[in-house]
Amino acid sequence: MGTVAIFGAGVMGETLLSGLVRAGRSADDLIVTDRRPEHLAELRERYGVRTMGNAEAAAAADTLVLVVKPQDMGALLEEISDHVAEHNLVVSLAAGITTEFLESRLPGGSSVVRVMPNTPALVDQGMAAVSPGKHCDASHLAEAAELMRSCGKVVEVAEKHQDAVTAISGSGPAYIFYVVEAMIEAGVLLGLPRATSTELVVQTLYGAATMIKETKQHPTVLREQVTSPGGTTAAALRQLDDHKVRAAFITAMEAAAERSHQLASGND
Ligand SMILES: NC(=O)C1=CN([C@@H]2O[C@H](COP(=O)(O)OP(=O)(O)OC[C@H]3O[C@@H](n4cnc5c(N)ncnc54)[C@H](OP(=O)(O)O)[C@@H]3O)[C@@H](O)[C@H]2O)C=CC1
Ligand SMILES: O=C(O)[C@@H]1CCC=N1
Repeated sequence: MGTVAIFGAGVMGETLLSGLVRAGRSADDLIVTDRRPEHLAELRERYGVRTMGNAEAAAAADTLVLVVKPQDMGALLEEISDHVAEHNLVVSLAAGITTEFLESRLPGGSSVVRVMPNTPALVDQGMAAVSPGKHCDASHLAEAAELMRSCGKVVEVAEKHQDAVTAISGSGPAYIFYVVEAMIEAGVLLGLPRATSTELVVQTLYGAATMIKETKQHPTVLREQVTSPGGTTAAALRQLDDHKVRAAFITAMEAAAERSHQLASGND
């Protein structure tokens, strides 16, 4: 993989950077760029990595990882394009941005991989989906997968599915945090101390996620096991159905996929 340059050290860029460092990659092989010089100083201090301007970083790196917002991607590609050479692999983590968009703004024949990661990568529990561009061979895809495997799981998907992936695993952690917030507030409303409510909700989430993963049972079966006839869970689930929570989740995720599709142009 050689030298890896991360362009854009915001939430996702720094998450990947920290994962690469935890996975044992030498800081000497890591370059970071960002628009905020004070943030770059913090990153040098925290990780011992090199920081530089975009053009210089593109010229120095073997693998270029683009982690700016979709709306900033066109400008970044303009800055680095002249410095991208045939041996480089360009990996984009941006929602919506297609391999076609990237390839059309990079030198002809550039190897590009589109990735949709998520923030649980911060605790090595990330979920990333990778899709190859037109000029990628198996070794390029393997390299991008290895990069993302440093902080979680990796699957390959056809690029046409990346909007759906973004709606599920890319944005998904936010939906879970939203549900957790609501459950904690409900506990507080029912009179529990906030710390107790938080502990109960977090362990319940962790336990339920572990059950889904380890028992391999369908979620419907697991839900039915909790739902005693005439009991508390049935009373709660009826309210969720009455408030169309299932339909709201589906509509919300359709909106996320649609937004990902809109971002394909790289514009607001
Ligand atoms: N956050 C998430 O959960 C996920 C994010 N992504 C994708 O990751 C990308 C980044 O998202 P996120 O980390 O949340 O956003 P952030 O705004 O936190 O990070 C983007 C960073 O890139 C910097 N930047 C912008 N333009 C340039 C440039 N030309 N050169 C160098 N740095 C630049 C920004 O600086 P400034 O603040 O000054 O603009 C900012 O620090 C997006 O494309 C997003 O779709 C994908 C999956 C999950
Ligand atoms: O909200 C966003 O656009 C990014 C992409 C997926 C998660 N966060």
